[in-house]
Amino acid sequence: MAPHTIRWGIMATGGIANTFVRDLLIDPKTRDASDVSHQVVAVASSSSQDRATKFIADTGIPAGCAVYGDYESLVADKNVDVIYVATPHSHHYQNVMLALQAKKNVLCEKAFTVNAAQTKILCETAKKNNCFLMEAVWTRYFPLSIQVRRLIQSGEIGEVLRVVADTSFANEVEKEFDTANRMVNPDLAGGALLDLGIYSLTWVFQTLYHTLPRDQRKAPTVAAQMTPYHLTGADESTTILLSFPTTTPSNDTHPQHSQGIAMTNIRVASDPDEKGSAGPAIRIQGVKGEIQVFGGPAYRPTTYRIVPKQGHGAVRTVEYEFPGKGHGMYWEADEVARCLRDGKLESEGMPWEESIVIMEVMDEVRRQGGLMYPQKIESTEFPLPL
Ligand SMILES: NC(=O)C1=CN([C@@H]2O[C@H](COP(=O)(O)OP(=O)(O)OC[C@H]3O[C@@H](n4cnc5c(N)ncnc54)[C@H](OP(=O)(O)O)[C@@H]3O)[C@@H](O)[C@H]2O)C=CC1
Ligand SMILES: O=C1OC[C@@H](O)[C@H](O)[C@H]1O
Repeated sequence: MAPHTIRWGIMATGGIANTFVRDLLIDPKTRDASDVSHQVVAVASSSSQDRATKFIADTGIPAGCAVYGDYESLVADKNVDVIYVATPHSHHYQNVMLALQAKKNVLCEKAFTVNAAQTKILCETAKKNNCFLMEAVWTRYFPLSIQVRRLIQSGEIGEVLRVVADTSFANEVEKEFDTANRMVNPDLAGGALLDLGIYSLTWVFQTLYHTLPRDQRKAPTVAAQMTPYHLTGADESTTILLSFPTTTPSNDTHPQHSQGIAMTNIRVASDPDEKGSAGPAIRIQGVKGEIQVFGGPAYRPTTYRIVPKQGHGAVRTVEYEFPGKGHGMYWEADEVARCLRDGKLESEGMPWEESIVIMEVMDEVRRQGGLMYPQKIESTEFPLPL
């Protein structure tokens, strides 16, 4: 049977848009996907049409791709099935609304929005307009992540009571990021939490929350500390303690909560020598042993290791590759194609409800840490020029 082909429109021409498009152009057969395929049919840059033209040439998009110098023209293009939004966090709400109002399906980069109120409105708008919408948390669609979730669900390490996840880099912050850089610029919703902490939260949520049946998933309580970057006030370091109610019956002696510790920092690294010498960035700890995740930062893991409790078997290590020399973003793209083929508005792997709960956690972390972004990017007003 012919694969279901979807036609992508790319909104923005920055770093991750480039990486994503290169992955889209890799033959899906290299990753044993024969049911879906991808075409890039339009690219838009808000800076200039020339920039979009250059992006098309740089990424090797085949001839025939439409080129736009503004996002409005992209969302009006009738050839586009789905728009990939790759702008800074600050702009996601306005950009996704623009696309949804034009009745376009959307895959939007993480963090979904600046706050939970914005995410809720986007999901309501998608539903009302019968559009597919998904937060591009690509790590969830890695075969490694899917397998780790299956292992937890099958009881491989017993009841999971604690997950520790870190996504941190030892940047020379003052030297590497000027104050306008999106990593530290509050006007672009910069800071460690929204940019990198989301991956630590992803690991905590996909192991302690997503592995439960939907009707048993309960939002955690949150305690957090943030350290502001002295030049901009965006967070350079955030540590979050999450406590999830467990499903253990109340007459049982088992603990009633599982705990997640989600960390992020842009001055110290999870993996300083980039060889894994410091140990796993993610530890998923169950009563019968633990699963450790290594290799690449938490967002692009390559290896998991099962360490059973003493006397319960040998340590097992499983390594993964990136077929077709890709970055690993094609797996989420394939999920989008399958959802569109099947008429779904949201993906099971990253449901709207879970994106909202995670945004609510980040709102609470920022409330406790005292981090507010400028009013215009926290706003739910649309349209609002930024
Ligand atoms: N999944 C992943 O692995 C990664 C995800 N990301 C996420 O992707 C998004 C973009 O990050 P990244 O590509 O690194 O960022 P870049 O700064 O490289 O690119 C952002 C692009 O957004 C567009 N843009 C529109 N308005 C603005 C504005 N006011 N200021 C700056 N850029 C603007 C520009 O494109 P144009 O001029 O063409 O309109 C710009 O090139 C973020 O949400 C980030 O969290 C980032 C890195 C990795
Ligand atoms: O999502 C991301 O992954 C890679 C990081 O370098 C980047 O800052 C972040 O946005």
